[in-house]
Amino acid sequence: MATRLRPANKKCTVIGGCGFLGQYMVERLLDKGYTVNVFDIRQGFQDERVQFFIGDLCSKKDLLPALQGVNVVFHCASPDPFSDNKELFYRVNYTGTRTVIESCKEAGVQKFVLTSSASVIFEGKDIKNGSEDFPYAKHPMDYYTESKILQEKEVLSTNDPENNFLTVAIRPHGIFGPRDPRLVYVLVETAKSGKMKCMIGNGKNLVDFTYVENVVHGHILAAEHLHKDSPLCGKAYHITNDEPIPFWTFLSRILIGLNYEEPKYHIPYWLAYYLALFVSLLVFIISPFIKINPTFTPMKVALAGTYHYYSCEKAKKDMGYKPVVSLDQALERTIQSHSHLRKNS
Ligand SMILES: NC(=O)C1=CN([C@@H]2O[C@H](COP(=O)(O)OP(=O)(O)OC[C@H]3O[C@@H](n4cnc5c(N)ncnc54)[C@H](OP(=O)(O)O)[C@@H]3O)[C@@H](O)[C@H]2O)C=CC1
Ligand SMILES: CC(C)=CCC[C@@H](C)[C@H]1CC[C@H]2C3=C(CC[C@]12C)[C@@]1(C)CCC(=O)C[C@@H]1CC3
Repeated sequence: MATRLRPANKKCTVIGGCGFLGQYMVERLLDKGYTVNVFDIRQGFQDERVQFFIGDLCSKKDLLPALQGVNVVFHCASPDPFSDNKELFYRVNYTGTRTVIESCKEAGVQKFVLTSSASVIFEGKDIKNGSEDFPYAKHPMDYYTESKILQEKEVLSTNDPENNFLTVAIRPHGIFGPRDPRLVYVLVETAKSGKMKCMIGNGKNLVDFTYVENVVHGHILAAEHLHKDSPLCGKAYHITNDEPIPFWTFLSRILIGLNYEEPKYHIPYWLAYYLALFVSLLVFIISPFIKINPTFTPMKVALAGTYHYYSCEKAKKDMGYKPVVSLDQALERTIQSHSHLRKNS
């Protein structure tokens, strides 16, 4: 049997390659002829074409074997954004990412693509067509966002063309698609428990939801356009579906597609927000005695009730980005793939 030759500059490692986004990255990279290593804390799938390295990204000793002979690293590992564990976010997203960068430099990796988040510029106020020039949130709304800001700054500031180490950050927003372990499940659970009756605000607030394959496309384009003289070096790029949609319309389309009722009533944004603040205060007061991770947080209320959509013009201009799957197609595929969650009528 003839073996296909894989050029050395197409050898990459996907850190967090067993996660939702990570596994899609791996599949597309393999399709494109890359040799792929996966580094993750757990092995989430099998594929004989992939070499798996299981370890903690906070450990250089664990990381180094996964980076040998590798040209590009995609770093898309993070703790669950809703874990509310400050220590864990700082250890993995901030100091852990520093360890990843040091290990990459030591192993001679040349390109580093970080999965950041558009939320790094979100602090609960409306963002309409936000560009990459917007400043980082001065008052991030949760520890996850705080750690993603520190992480992105760290990655972009280590861009060092003189020493052949180039970095870029991709900022997606609201990633969704088949195999997503979070969004559709949370939605269906909320609907099942009878709590999906009210919209927060007037239901008109536009947001970005980004189909996972478009996010992957943005990452790979970034890696392929990242070279010494390119404008991408040390920069961040928003990657979205480029089709902002009212938050509650998006959720309703999934709910209706799975035969659940869409929310019909409205509660004022300010009421929901102050209620969530009050809950957070109570949780804080009792935290020395009981640890509770509330589902109703100011961040979630803000995500559901404000405008927050982002311009991806810079990605179009600098790397020729264009979504490969439209929002309609993406919703259809997502609903179809979650048909096991359908409510029997
Ligand atoms: N989902 C979204 O809507 C958005 C996500 N992002 C970013 O995209 C990236 C990918 O997100 P997503 O695919 O949804 O997340 P997932 O939780 O599905 O994937 C992350 C992966 O990283 C692994 N991981 C966590 N900690 C470590 C560690 N210390 N060492 C090695 N591996 C670790 C996780 O393992 P385990 O599951 O066991 O913890 C998991 O396999 C993240 O950086 C996230 O911040 C940005 C914007 C929006
Ligand atoms: C009201 C209700 C039950 C909504 C369910 C959907 C939510 C679970 C998602 C809607 C917007 C999503 C989102 C994220 C996680 C899942 C949602 C809250 C992130 C916080 C994930 C990590 C990021 O970097 C930013 C994302 C913003 C949007």
